[in-house]
Amino acid sequence: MSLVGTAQLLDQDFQDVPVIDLQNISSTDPIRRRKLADEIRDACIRVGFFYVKNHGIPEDVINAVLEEAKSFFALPLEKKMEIEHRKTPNFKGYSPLLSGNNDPNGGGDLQEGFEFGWESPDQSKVDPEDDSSTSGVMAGANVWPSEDYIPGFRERVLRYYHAAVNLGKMMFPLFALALDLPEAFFDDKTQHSAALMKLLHYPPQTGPIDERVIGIGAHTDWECFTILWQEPGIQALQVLNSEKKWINAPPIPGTLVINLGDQFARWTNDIFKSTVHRAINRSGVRRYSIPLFFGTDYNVKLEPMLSCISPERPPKYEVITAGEYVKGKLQATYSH
Ligand SMILES: O=C(O)CCC(=O)C(=O)O
Ligand SMILES: [Fe+2]
Repeated sequence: MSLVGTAQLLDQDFQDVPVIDLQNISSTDPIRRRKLADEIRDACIRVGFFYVKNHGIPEDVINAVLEEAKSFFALPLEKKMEIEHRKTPNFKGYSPLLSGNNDPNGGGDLQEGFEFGWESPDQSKVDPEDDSSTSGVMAGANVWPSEDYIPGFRERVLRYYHAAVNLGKMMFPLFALALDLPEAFFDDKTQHSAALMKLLHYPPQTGPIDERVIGIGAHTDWECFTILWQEPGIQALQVLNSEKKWINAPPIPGTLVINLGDQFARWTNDIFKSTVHRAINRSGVRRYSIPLFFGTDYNVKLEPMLSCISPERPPKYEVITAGEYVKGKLQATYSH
């Protein structure tokens, strides 16, 4: 069935977030791949969010990045402020509590973060002539806290990063298949994409809560999709369904969350959903989470695919480049 037809059939409210088993993610059997892509397609059209199990990122790699996140955020504020994102090109580095505001109606996000983008696993192999990691609208190298403050941080954080980037690279062909496109469709559009990762820390919020100041206010993500690790045992993430009801997306042991962002929504004329979500930490203890945002190269135009347009479903968005889109959103988030 056509994508537009499937989208009409599946246009119903969701009450929970589905779990998808990725054990066949590396399979070359076309039947297995199609089956997996069909599950992904269903989740992308109905919910825009799904959990993945058997994602292949080793538990010790996850435990190590969590430890580093805890140590980093426990540093004295002035040490973290040495790499404040406002001092760096393009928002890399540390963002203190309330410095961002994802919901334009909100009063600031009650989270602190550390953000960085693509960096080769082996710096000795980086070709100085190749400016791919620093080219494009969002140019700017990463900044890291001093090794004196937090030895081993960069290495252990990058170990998780590269494992998760690898998973993201394996997801793109499946998303293409889910859209009835050749599996290589995104290859030439994701040559130099930033793959931005954030370590996030949400202090607990207790007592009466001002709904305008929560962990992260209601928002959609801006890229193609996000791979999100959330700390086990702490409910905070909520996803908005079309009845405007907040559906909890609690951490499920052994899984990651994958959610779609605005670039996919624009490309698919909203057939793939970029679903509104937020996080509130009412647990009474600190909460950590780690999103990694996968976009296309910034010069790629976000044009609706022909299979996602029909006379009843005309294009919903003006065509702009991925870079223009993301940059505009970043400025709005940090200019509150
Ligand atoms: O911390 C979370 O669970 C969600 C984070 C998030 O939505 C984001 O950073 O875009
Ligand atoms: Fe988000």
